[in-house]
Amino acid sequence: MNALDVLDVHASRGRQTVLSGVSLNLPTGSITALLGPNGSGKTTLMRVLAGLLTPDRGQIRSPGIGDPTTAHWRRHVAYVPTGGTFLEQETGHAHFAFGARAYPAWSQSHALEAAHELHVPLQARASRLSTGQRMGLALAYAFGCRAPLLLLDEPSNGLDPEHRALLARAVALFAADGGTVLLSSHVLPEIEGLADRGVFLQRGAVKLQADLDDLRAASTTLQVILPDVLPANVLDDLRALPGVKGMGLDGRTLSLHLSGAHGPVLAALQTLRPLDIQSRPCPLAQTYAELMTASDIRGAA
Ligand SMILES: Nc1ncnc2c1ncn2[C@@H]1O[C@H](COP(=O)(O)OP(=O)(O)OP(=O)(O)O)[C@@H](O)[C@H]1O
Repeated sequence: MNALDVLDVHASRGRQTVLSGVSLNLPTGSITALLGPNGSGKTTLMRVLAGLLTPDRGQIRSPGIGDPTTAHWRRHVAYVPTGGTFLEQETGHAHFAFGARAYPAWSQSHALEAAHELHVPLQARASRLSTGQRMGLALAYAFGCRAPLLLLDEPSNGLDPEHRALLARAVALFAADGGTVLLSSHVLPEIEGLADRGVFLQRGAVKLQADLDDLRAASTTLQVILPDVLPANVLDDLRALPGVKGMGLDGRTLSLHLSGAHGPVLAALQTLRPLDIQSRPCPLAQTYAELMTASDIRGAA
C-alpha cells in the first residue's frame, strides 16, 4: 500500500516550468531519498507535496489524508524545509506549543525527546540558534507532529557527524513505527545507509525510481590487479564487452563497473592472468553519476 501517489505533476516557479510530469509513489513505512543535481526541482517538488505550491496540473493523493489542497493535508503532512525553523522570534518551546495546536496527533514527549537527542536549547529564540540547532529544532518539531508523512528537505544540512547519526536513527525509528519519509540529500553515502528507495530527479522529471537494494544487486564494481600494464587495444576490447558500464586504469589496477551477467567479462579477465580480483556492490554515488550523465530517459519504474 502506498502512503503517497504522485501522477504527472507539472509545476512552475514564476514563468519557469520546473516540474514536467513527475510521477512517483511512496510505499507506507518506506524511507525514500529524493536525489538530483542542484536546480533539478527537489525543493519545488517538496513544496508541492507539502501543499505550499499549487501544481499546474497532475494528481497527488494519499489514502486517508486526501490531497494537498485541503487543510486536513497540512495537519497530517510534516515538512521541514532546508534551513529549518519558521517562527524566527519564538523559542523552541513556543514552536512546540504551536505544533500542539496545529497537529491533531502532536506528541510533546516525541518532540522533547528529539530536541534532547539533537541538543536543541528550547528556551532560546530560533533566530539565536546555530545552523545545526535550527535544523535540530525543525526536526524535533516534525517528529512531534506525528504526521504519517514526513517531508525533509536536505535535513542533514548544517548537522555535525554526531547529529547526522542521531537524525538517521530518528528517521529510521519513525519509519519502523509505520511513518513514511521522503528526504532530499546530496550526501549519497549517508543515503545509502538510511533510505530503502531512491527517486532520481533530473531537469524536473523522474529519471528512475528504484529500490536501493535492487540497484546495488544490479551492478558490481570489480577491482582487478594485473600482472602487467595493459595495452590500449586490450582495454578497448574489455570496454566493448556486454555488461561493462565503466572502466578505470591506475597502473596495474583495473576498475570495472558491471551490470547484468558478468560471465563474458570474467572469462576475458582470466586470459589476462590477474593476480587478484575483488568484487563489491556499486556505490550509490557511482549509480547516480552514471544515471545523471546517461542520455536515455528511463522514466519512473
Ligand atoms: N522562488 C523561486 N522563484 C523562481 N524560480 C525559482 C524559485 N525557487 C526555485 N526556482 C527555480 O526552480 C528551479 C528548481 O529549483 P529547486 O530549488 O526546486 O531545485 P533543487 O533541486 O531543490 O536544487 P538544490 O539542490 O540546489 O536545492 C531552479 O531553476 C530555480 O532557479
